[in-house]
Amino acid sequence: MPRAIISPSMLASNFGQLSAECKRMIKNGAEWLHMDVMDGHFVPNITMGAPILACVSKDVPGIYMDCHMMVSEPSRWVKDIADAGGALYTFHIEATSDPLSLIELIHEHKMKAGVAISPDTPSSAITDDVAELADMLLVMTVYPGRGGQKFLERCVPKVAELRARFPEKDIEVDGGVGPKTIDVCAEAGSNVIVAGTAIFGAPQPGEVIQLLKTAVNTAQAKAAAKQ
Ligand SMILES: O=C(CO)[C@H](O)[C@H](O)COP(=O)(O)O
Repeated sequence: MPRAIISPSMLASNFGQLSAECKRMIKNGAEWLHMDVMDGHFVPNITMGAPILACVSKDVPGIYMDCHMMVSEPSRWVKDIADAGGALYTFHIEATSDPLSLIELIHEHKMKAGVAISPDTPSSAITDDVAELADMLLVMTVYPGRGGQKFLERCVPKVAELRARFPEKDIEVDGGVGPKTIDVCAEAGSNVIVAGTAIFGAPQPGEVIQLLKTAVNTAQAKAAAKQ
């Protein structure tokens, strides 16, 4: 089973102190940091991109930035994000007609490649050849575009479908995930957990990070015992 990874969504952080916020999350037990890149086209919002990532990468050596590209032309930003220190480049399957070439391009730039699906996209949109070449699959549990939305439980069966097809793959959930919603995600088989509001809004973020991690480990132990 792939290991539990917690990736706090920087969308919920204080953007004015981004590097310090990343360091605070790492100190509190986060393995990855999740950077939401929005271009105002794929989603009706603009956030941050490569120039900001370059500053954070310089300030936080060894950081593993999980870049969620909510952009309409995902191939356009691969080089910039790689040069800025991105570790994982996740694009939306809805935004490309040639996911295989895009994954190859991401790998040529020495990053891991992730493939995301929005709430209305079925898991079958991630075909076997694409999933096998990709390093991670992301099931959105809110409509991409902003943080703090209500978790869409109807997206969870897609996690279970992907886990059944790909037992060893990293599967990430993102959107409205926190202490009240983690159990269904973990039991369905997700092991990479993105949470913004639930972590940054907590008085003790480290406790929430630990709770999310424990939920994944417990669900994995239960699944293993059943086999
Ligand atoms: O991708 C996103 C929005 O498009 C965010 O990562 C996501 O919504 C996380 O924030 P929260 O945990 O507050 O829902």
